[in-house]
Amino acid sequence: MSDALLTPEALEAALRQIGAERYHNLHPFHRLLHEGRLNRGQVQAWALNRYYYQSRIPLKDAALMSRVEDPALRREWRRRIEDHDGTNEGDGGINRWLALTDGLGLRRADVEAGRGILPATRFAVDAYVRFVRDRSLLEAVASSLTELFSPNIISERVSGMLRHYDFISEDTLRYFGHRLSQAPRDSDFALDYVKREARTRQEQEQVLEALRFKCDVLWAQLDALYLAYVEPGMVPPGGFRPDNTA
Ligand SMILES: O=C(O)c1cc(C(=O)O)c2c(n1)C(=O)C(=O)c1cc(C(=O)O)[nH]c1-2
Repeated sequence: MSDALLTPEALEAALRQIGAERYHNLHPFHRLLHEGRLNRGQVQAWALNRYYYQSRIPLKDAALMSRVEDPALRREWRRRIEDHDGTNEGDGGINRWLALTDGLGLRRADVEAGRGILPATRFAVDAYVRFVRDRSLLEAVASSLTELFSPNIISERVSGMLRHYDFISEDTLRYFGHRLSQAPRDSDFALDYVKREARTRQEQEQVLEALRFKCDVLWAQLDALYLAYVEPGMVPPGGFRPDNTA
């Protein structure tokens, strides 16, 4: 690594390159999910495990905010918590994710308790929360930058799942419609932030490393789903076992 500072444009290009090579749209489990090649039980396993990720996002955003001294940055970041928790009982992203798990026939109490989630889901997601809590604010903000790439995968997922699965409806997928406007707003802000605040080459490298780490967090969750529910079908002790594979 040279120690020459990258221009903000070169830093952005390097971030986008990481997404092009490592984002979870490339994972074989997502290919199967979006192309209609999973059965209902496998889709249930995905939605159940992914609920744990959703449920921890406000915790990691609160951990980030607890270290922010600038009211303007807190004002910006707290919207993320409102997006997930809603401002009233019954709205917000977590609730919309539960509409998906309800629609798939999972019991709400099991989903909310994380009953049957895979060990690797818990380890990967908890590692993300810890990373945001323990690393610098710059790295914490940078680790959210996977969202730069999420609108494409969400569009692909919604159209693919509606086309291929008769147990999926527009209503059960309404979580994703909201993300299509929230994610670009959030990631544009985070991208401007890291381009402005990474003032040395070392800090720029930390930003790039944070994004690689986050891609690994997402990828590891899908590896675990693939091993347990696709090939070789090795559900760990205590793991969710679909009773309907039709
Ligand atoms: O559906 C997806 O593929 C996807 C990806 C990501 C992401 O790239 O981290 C997020 C989400 N969804 C999402 O719904 C979400 O709320 C979210 C928050 C964050 C974050 O790191 O703060 N990423 C993501």
